[in-house]
Amino acid sequence: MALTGKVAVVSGASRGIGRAIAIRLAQEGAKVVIDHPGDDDAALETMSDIQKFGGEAISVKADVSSSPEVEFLFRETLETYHTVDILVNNAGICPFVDWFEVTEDLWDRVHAINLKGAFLCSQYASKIMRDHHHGGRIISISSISALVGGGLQTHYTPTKAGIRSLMQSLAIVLGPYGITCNSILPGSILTDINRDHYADKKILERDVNRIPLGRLGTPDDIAGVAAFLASDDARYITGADILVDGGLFVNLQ
Ligand SMILES: NC(=O)C1=CN([C@@H]2O[C@H](COP(=O)(O)OP(=O)(O)OC[C@H]3O[C@@H](n4cnc5c(N)ncnc54)[C@H](OP(=O)(O)O)[C@@H]3O)[C@@H](O)[C@H]2O)C=CC1
Ligand SMILES: C[C@H](O)[C@@H]1OC(=O)[C@H](O)[C@@H]1O
Repeated sequence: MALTGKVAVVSGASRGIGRAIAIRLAQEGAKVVIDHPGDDDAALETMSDIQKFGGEAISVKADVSSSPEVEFLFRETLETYHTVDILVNNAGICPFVDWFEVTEDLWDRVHAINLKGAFLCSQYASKIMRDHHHGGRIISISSISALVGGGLQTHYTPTKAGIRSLMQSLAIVLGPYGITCNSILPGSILTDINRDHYADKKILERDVNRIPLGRLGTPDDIAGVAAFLASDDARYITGADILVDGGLFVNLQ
């Protein structure tokens, strides 16, 4: 198994893409820390999925937008598993809201969870990786939205562009410590984040018709790419981003 003996922290791993990544990393042999902000039942489901195949995981309740809670997340990780080899910045929210209805509070909340959360987790994790002298992997779930706009996502797309940019800058700073920093840019992946949005069959059909591979993505489509970036096969990749969108981005006409 590619990740045997490694310790991975996955933020927002109670549902969706984060859950799929946590399970996949555990299948590859990593000990996984399932971060979640409050939904114990969902986090326990991720953990029991991992335990079913003999994988190792703990769950830690921590809101990534809060520095004390992120400190707690990494303290618990160190207490149980003694180090961190892999961080996946996945936690994120995307309420679909008309531009004229975007409030300052909503703008701040989305930025605090999506972008500041990635900053806090990356800084805590990279200090541990630096001090333990074993290198590491930071993998951030950005989005196709780092490259293109979204009419109902004016408060969200800047956070995804920011995460991609953060990984590029961190690749420079952390390369000398053997820590790679990369982004995954998913296209449209069916999860709870957009379930209501895609309940509208017209919107669903419009979006699927724009995807050359003919379907929305699944969380597993992203999890395999995260496992690759975490593996030794990706040792010379840093500052990069991988678009995983079924061809959506290139389909102009
Ligand atoms: N689905 C898609 O089409 C795409 C998603 N992405 C990105 O992928 C990531 C995962 O999204 P997805 O799986 O679809 O969404 P989900 O809503 O299914 O899952 C989001 C996860 O993030 C957690 N979370 C929310 N707020 C916080 C917080 N403050 N601290 C820690 N964890 C938190 C949620 O926990 P809880 O369950 O307790 O709320 C949940 O586990 C996001 O960053 C999103 O922007 C990018 C491109 C496309
Ligand atoms: C939540 C959206 O469906 C999803 O999020 C993104 O980052 C992409 O823009 C997709 O639209």
